[in-house]
Amino acid sequence: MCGIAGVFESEGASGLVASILFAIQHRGQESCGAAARDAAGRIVAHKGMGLVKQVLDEEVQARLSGTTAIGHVRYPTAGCSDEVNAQPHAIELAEGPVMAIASNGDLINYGELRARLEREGVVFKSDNDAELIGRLIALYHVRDGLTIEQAIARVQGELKGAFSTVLMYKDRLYAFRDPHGFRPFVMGHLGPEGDGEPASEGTVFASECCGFGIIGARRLREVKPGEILRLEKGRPVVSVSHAPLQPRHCVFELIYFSRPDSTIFGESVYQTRERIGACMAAKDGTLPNGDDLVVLPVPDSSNFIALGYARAKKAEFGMGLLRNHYVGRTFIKPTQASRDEGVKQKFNPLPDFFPGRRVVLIDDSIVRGTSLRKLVRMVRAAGAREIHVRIGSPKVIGRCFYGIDTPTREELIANRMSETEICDYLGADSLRWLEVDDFEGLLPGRRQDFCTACFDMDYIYPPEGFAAKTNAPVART
Ligand SMILES: O=P(O)(O)OC[C@H]1O[C@H](OP(=O)(O)OP(=O)(O)O)[C@H](O)[C@@H]1O
Ligand SMILES: NC(=O)CC[C@H](N)C(=O)O
Ligand code: SF4
Ligand SMILES: [Mg+2]
Repeated sequence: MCGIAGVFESEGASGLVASILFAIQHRGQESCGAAARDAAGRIVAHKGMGLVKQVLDEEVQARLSGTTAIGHVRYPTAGCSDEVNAQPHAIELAEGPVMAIASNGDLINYGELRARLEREGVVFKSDNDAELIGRLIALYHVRDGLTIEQAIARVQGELKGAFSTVLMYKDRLYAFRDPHGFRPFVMGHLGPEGDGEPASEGTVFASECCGFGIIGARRLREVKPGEILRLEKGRPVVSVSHAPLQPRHCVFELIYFSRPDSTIFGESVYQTRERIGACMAAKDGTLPNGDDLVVLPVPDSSNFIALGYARAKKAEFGMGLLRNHYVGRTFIKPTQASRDEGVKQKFNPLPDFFPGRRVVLIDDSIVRGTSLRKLVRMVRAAGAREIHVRIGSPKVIGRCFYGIDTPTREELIANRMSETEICDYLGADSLRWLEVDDFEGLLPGRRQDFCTACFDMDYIYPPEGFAAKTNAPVART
């Protein structure tokens, strides 16, 4: 996950960046930060562990003065969860602190590139991949005399993996994206509508366009896969280059990670989820409808999938589980004990809602099975007569190497148990997943543009030593 933001030449840029980051806080809750360019041309960064409201408070926003800023909310995938690895990274060149970078994604060839740079004498402050991208660009600029945009283009061709990136360099802002467009990335504008590419002034960037409404900006378009955009005062936004490869947009962003009010990869997130629900309902023709049937989401990430299911099935939609919003994502927590505790604290059943009812309990995914095992028990204890679990994604069988911190193959429940065993483990009466083939119908004419590797092991960039398409079962524990 992770979320990025950028604002070019607008009063109170760091405050605007903080507002965008607040709207995309769901993409990263461990640390966050912002960097802004002050009147003397120095780029100053501030980052810390915790949420946007705590780390980027008004005092920090006042200190990060200037009209151009970038920011980041982080779930770690490269480098541990500490302040040093938090983003953005300020990078000093001979002229001083004139560069800062923030990126969403993950690189397959981080280790190889880092070793190469270290051999050339480059010193790293963190173990984070965004710092590597920045230092590579700086090296090609300083050592090889490339312009910043030439350096970005070279780096764009050398990195393998996912990166949606904002880079401040002196009085300019650059936005660039990996050629496959794994992670979402949009451009918007604050100010009156015009034709074509807008003036650079007032241009804003975010991982998801749900970050624009909060600052009164309108969505213009995506940063295209493989594109480099340059923003310079007094000039329109320039698309410096555009070298796309076959798109590999992360389908899990549509299913789970992104906010329903965002449009990403040209698809409305909530409408896609409703279509997934309808697709699941169509497969459930033999599950009899009736007054005692209620369709229940595991809130909030499954709300629209359940809504789509209930509508298609013409069944009642019910919010029978309440969620405590102060407990964050649980599957990403580091230990099983903390994941168990998180799920316990997070949900509570509505009183007098379940007795005697047949429940279709919908979740977006099963990773280890922690959430649903607890929830099925909770719903059963609350009086449900039957519980039919439906999952709005195919079985998760592989790790993600492109910016989502999914566990190893051995930890994934779909690799450890058969369908019947998982159903028994959850304590459900029946269990069904979406299937990989369903993506054809859900993304008409665009199936090939999406990465589905964690569901089908079709990795475009597998890490070294990893056999792509290997579907061999892992050893049962
Ligand atoms: O099978 P598991 O290992 O439990 O993982 C799957 C769960 O993880 C996610 O929820 P999570 O609670 O992490 O976050 P959410 O609140 O965004 O749904 C997802 O929505 C599933 O509910
Ligand atoms: N999930 C992400 O996009 C994380 C970004 C980056 N790899 C980091 O660890 O900071
Ligand atoms: S492997 Fe899964 S989570 Fe990772 S980019 Fe592909 S679809 Fe998304
Ligand atoms: Mg969940």
